[in-house]
Order: sequence, then C-alpha cells, then structure tokens
Amino acid sequence: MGLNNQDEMTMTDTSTISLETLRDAIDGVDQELLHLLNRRAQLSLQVGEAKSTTKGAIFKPFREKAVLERLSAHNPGPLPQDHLESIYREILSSSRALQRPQRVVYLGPEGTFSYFAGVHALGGSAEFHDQPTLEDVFHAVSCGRAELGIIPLENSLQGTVGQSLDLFLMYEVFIQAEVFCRISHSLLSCNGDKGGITTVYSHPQALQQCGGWLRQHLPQAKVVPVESTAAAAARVKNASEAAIGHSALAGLYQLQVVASHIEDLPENWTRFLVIGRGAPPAGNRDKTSLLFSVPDKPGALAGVLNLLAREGVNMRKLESRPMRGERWKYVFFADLECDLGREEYTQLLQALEANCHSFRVLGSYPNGQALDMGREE
Ligand SMILES: O=C(O)C(=O)C[C@]1(C(=O)O)C=C[C@@H](O)C=C1
Repeated sequence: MGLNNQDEMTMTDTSTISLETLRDAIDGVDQELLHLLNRRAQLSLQVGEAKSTTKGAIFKPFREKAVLERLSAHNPGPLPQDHLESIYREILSSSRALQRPQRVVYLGPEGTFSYFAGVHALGGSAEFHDQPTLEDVFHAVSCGRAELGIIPLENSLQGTVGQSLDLFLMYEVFIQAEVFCRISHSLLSCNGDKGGITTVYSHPQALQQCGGWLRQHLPQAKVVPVESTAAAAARVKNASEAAIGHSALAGLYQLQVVASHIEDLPENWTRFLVIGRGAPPAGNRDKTSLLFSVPDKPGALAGVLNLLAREGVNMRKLESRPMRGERWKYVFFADLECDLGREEYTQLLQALEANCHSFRVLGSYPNGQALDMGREE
C-alpha cells in the first residue's frame, strides 16, 4: 500500500502498514526536507550577500529568537519543543556559516564548559578555537581575529566571574547574546570502573561542587585541582585516575563515564555571554547591560537608580567591582530590562551619561535560552 499526502499524517492503525511502506514514506519526506533545506540555504546566502554590502554582523540573535518563537507557536507536534530547538540550532548554525565562516573563541582547552556552552548556543557549524586565557578571548574578538567569543559571566552558586567584568573595562567588545546553561558533572575514567580510582582531577570549583559525592563514594581518593575540567580529562592516563567534568568529555578524551550528575546541588547554572566587536543596533531587545562609575558624592548612585525608576526601567542586576589601578574606587555593572538604544530612551540615556563619571553600554540583547547541559543527548 502506498501513502499519499492526505493519509500520511493520519495513519492511526500503523499495524496494517508494512515497515517498508513506512520507510518509503520517510524517504519521501526526507527528499522534501532536503529540497526545503537547500531552498532555505539559498535564501540565507542571499541575505548574506545583502549583509556583505553593509559589512553587518552575521549573527542576529534577536531574529533567531523570533524565528524559533514563531515555529514553537505553530508546532502541532508530535515533535517536542526541545527537539525542534535542537534541529533549528543546527539549521541556523549552518545558515550563519554559509554566509560567512564564524570563528568563535572560548577559554580552552576543548571540552571546558565554555566550549560546550558555545556549541549549545551557536551549533556545530561554527569554527571553535580554544584560547589559553580569558583575556585572549577578549583580545581575539576586539582585534577582529575572531568574530565571536564565549565568556562565563556568573554562576548561580559561585556568583560573578570578576575577571570577565574586569576585561570589559579593558576591551572594546559588545554583548550580542546570553545563554544560561545548567552545569552537571560526571566522573570519567579510562575503563568506567570506580574500583581502583585513587586520584581525581578537576577544576577547583567542580571539585567543590562534587565534594559530598566524593566523600561518600571515593573517600580515600586524592583530590587534585587543575586549571580546567578539560585539562583534568586530558590528564587521565590509567585506571587509578579519574576526572570530573562534562559527560561529553568522554568522547573527546576517549574516557568512559563512571557516574553522572554527581554534583551536590542540581540547580547549578552558569550565565555565558556571546561577545562580538560591533554594538548591536537598537531594536526590540529585552535587556541592556551597562558599565558605569559615579562621581564621589552623596546620592550619586541613588541619582542613577532614580532616573531608571522614573522611566519604569527594571534593574535585574547591579554589581560593583574595584576599578583597576584606582584604589577604593568602584565601577558598576548593571543589567536593565529594556533596549536602551530605542528612541524612547534617548533622554534617559543622555541623563544617565550626564549623571555618571564614566558610562558605557555593553550591548542590548534578547533574553537568553536556558539549556540543560546535564541532559543526556
Ligand atoms: O535574518 C538574517 O539576518 C539571517 O541572516 C538569516 C538567519 C536565518 O537563517 O534565519 C541566519 C543568521 C542570523 O543569525 C539570523 C537569521
């Protein structure tokens, strides 16, 4: 029995249809998908040509968010929402790479949580290049050696990554997008066997986050802090050694997972930022991040906060950092719930600039997706 367009979606009694017929139907759908994917790729190339005349950025996170939201709203199922998102993550990744290869830098080596956050956020068609330090990531983006960079900004258990804020003060880069990743740790070894493990390597934070599990399951093991979870995996050479990190390190370093989800507190989220060289143009973005300092006088900070309050702008984060090279002076990092580049905020922007000692908009961008890096893929 053959399947035509009308009945292919309404097959209720699949028991009467042979496997061969169903596979023929899938082949037909795949053929259509192939045609449509190529049509989409062709259109994307045309968009890329239009962008090349204006030398505009290829990555348009706000447009991508709109594409995903529209599709999610119209998804009749049975395709689950997270599958749709994974498929489109790769379609959009391919689309960007077709327009122009996207060189993305992150704090390496390959297999750090920054690396996996980058792959989750930008898909597998981007070219990922590891950097030895976070400063190298900022430097590569600011001088144009890389189109985009991935940096960790804050962790729900450990707080802000102070170095990332400091580097925003030193380098002219802008936030393009954010992504929230749930961090989950696995214990990895050469043979997947817990017995015989006497040494466990990992980044100090990961070791701390898995302290309870280690005390309970490997109380005798020596715990050795190293520079990153990926460096820990690279060190494991025999059955007496193990590393703690992302479960996918197993594939990258030819290891096996001994135990997964070994963190003591499951609600462990890191907010990563995608940074680029240009400031995203004003639009309808959800958030704006700022760096500012205020004059040394009573009420200076209150004055800034009042300006925002008067305009009904909600502040989602406010953090102070010591100003490098200036003793007991501070700079503030703030997240606002608005697109400060919009015309309606012109006066507010001017008033903020006038009330601050220094003032810099780090970028306006869409609210980030929450990605569960602990989910088995
Ligand atoms: O709309 C654009 O600007 C595109 O380049 C197209 C497209 C897409 O494939 O849908 C690709 C990359 C951008 O990040 C956003 C969307």
